[in-house]
Amino acid sequence: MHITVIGSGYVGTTIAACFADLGHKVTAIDIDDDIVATINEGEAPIDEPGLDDLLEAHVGDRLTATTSYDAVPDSDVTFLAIGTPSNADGSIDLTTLAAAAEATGEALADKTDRHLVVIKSTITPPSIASTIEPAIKAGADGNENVEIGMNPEFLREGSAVEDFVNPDKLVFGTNSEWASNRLHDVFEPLQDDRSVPIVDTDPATAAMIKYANNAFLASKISLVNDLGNICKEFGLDAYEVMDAVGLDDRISERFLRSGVGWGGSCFPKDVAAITAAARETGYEPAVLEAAIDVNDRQPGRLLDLLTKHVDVDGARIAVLGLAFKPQTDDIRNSRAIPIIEQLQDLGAEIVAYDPVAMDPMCDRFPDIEYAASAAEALEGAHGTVVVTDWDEFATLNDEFDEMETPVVVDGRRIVDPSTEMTYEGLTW
Ligand SMILES: NC(=O)c1ccc[n+]([C@@H]2O[C@H](COP(=O)([O-])OP(=O)(O)OC[C@H]3O[C@@H](n4cnc5c(N)ncnc54)[C@H](O)[C@@H]3O)[C@@H](O)[C@H]2O)c1
Ligand SMILES: O=c1ccn([C@@H]2O[C@H](COP(=O)(O)OP(=O)(O)O[C@H]3O[C@H](CO)[C@@H](O)[C@H](O)[C@H]3O)[C@@H](O)[C@H]2O)c(=O)[nH]1
Repeated sequence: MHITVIGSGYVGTTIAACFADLGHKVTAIDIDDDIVATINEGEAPIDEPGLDDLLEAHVGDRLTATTSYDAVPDSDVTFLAIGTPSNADGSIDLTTLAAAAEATGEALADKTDRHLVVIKSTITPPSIASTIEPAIKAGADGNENVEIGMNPEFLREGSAVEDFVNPDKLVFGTNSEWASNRLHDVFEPLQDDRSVPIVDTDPATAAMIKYANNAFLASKISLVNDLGNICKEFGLDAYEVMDAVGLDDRISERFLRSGVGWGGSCFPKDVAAITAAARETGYEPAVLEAAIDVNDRQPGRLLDLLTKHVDVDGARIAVLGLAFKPQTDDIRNSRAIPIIEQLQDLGAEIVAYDPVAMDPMCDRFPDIEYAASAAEALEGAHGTVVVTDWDEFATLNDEFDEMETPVVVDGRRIVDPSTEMTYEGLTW
C-alpha cells in the first residue's frame, strides 16, 4: 500500500517510519525544508528512541520525504498529522490543520478512484463536520471520490515507536465499510500473531474517544496529586498509599505517580480544548476544570517547599530537568516553565540542566544559566528543584555535597535522599 503522511512532527514522523517498517511505501510531506532534508538523510527531526534506526533502515527505499503534495493522488490513503494547538482561551486552533486539509483536497481534485483522507490530529468532534471536512471538500472542488476518516493516535512521546508497535487499541472512525476496510488493510501487518482490539465507529465518536482518553488520564493524575497533597499535609507517603490503591484492578497501578503535574503537548491542550468545546454547548465540565486547577497549583506547592528552607531572593537555585517527561527533548507545557517563571519572580539566580532539552529551553529562557551536567548545576547552589524524572537523577549522590546548602525539593520522587541533605518530597 502507498501511504502519504502530511506533517512530519512527533506523530507524522513516527507513523511514517512505522508504516514503512510494516512494509508500506510511504511519502512523508511537510512544509518545512529542514525537516524534509533531515528525514531524507535518514535522521529523525525529533529526539525519540528507536526512530533514527527506523529512518536509517527505510529512507531512500520505502520512505521518502518531500515538501510537495504531488504524491497524494498516487497514494491509497492520506494521513493528516498536523498540530492542533490552543487558542488563548484554550479552544482548539484549527488554522494550520485546515490549510493542510485544503491543500490535500486540492491535490485530490482530479482523482478518479476513491481516496481516504484520515485525520490523525486530535480535534474536537464538532470540528470535523464544521471545519476539516469542508476544507478537504473545498480543496477537492467537491470531488465525491474523496472520503474522510478519523484515526486518533494514542502514542506517548519517549516511547512513541514502542507504543505504535504495541497499541492497546486501534480506533477507526469512518463513514463507510470501504473506508473502514482501508484502515483495516493499513494496520493489518501490525496484527501479526496478535489481535489488537479495533474499535470501528464514526469519525466524531472516534475523536471523542481520544479526548475522553486524555481527559481521564490527566484527571487521574490530578486526583492522585490532590490525594498526594493531602498525604503530605498528614505527614504520609502518597507513593505507599497509591501503590496499595493501584492493586485494585478497577484502578490499575499506571498513571498514579503524584508530583509536579502533567505537561507536554497533549494533556494540557486537549483538556483545555474539550473543556472549551463543552462550554460552547453551555455545559460546565466541573471535574475537568478542577483537574486543570490542581495541575496549575503543583509548581507553586513545589516552590513553597523550597522557600520553607531557602530565602530564594538572590539565591542560586538549580533546576534539574526541563523536558516535560524523560526520554524526550520536548518542552511544550513542561512544568519547568512555570517553575522557572515563578523562581524569576522570586528573584532567584537560576541554573538549569537537562540531558537533552536545554536547546529548546534556551530559546524560551535565554537569560538563565545552563550547566553541562547535573553536578555542575548543583555546585554552589543554595537549593535545587527536581522537575523531570530522568534516570540519571536517581544516581546523584556526592554531587549534592557540592551545594552551598543541600536543600533538595523533589517533584518526581527520583532522588535518593541522604542524611546530609534537607530533602522534601512534593507528596511524600
Ligand atoms: N505529540 C504527541 O505525542 C501526540 C500524540 C497523539 C496525538 N497527537 C496529535 O497529533 C497532532 C500532531 O501533533 P505533533 O506533536 O506531531 O505536531 P508537530 O507540531 O510536532 O508537527 C506538525 C508538523 O506539521 C507540519 N506542517 C504544518 N503545516 C503543514 C502543511 N500545510 N503541510 C505539511 N506539513 C505541515 C509542521 O511543519 C510540523 O512539522 C496534534 O493534533 C496532536 O494533538 C500528538
Ligand atoms: O503517573 C504519572 C504519569 C504521567 N505524568 C505526567 O503526565 C505528563 C504526560 O505524560 P505521558 O502521558 O507519559 O506522555 P505524553 O507523550 O504526553 O502522552 C499522552 O498524550 C498523548 C498525546 O495525546 C497520548 O497519545 C498518550 O496516550 C498520552 O499518555 C508528563 O508530564 C508526565 O510527567 C505524571 O505526572 N504522573
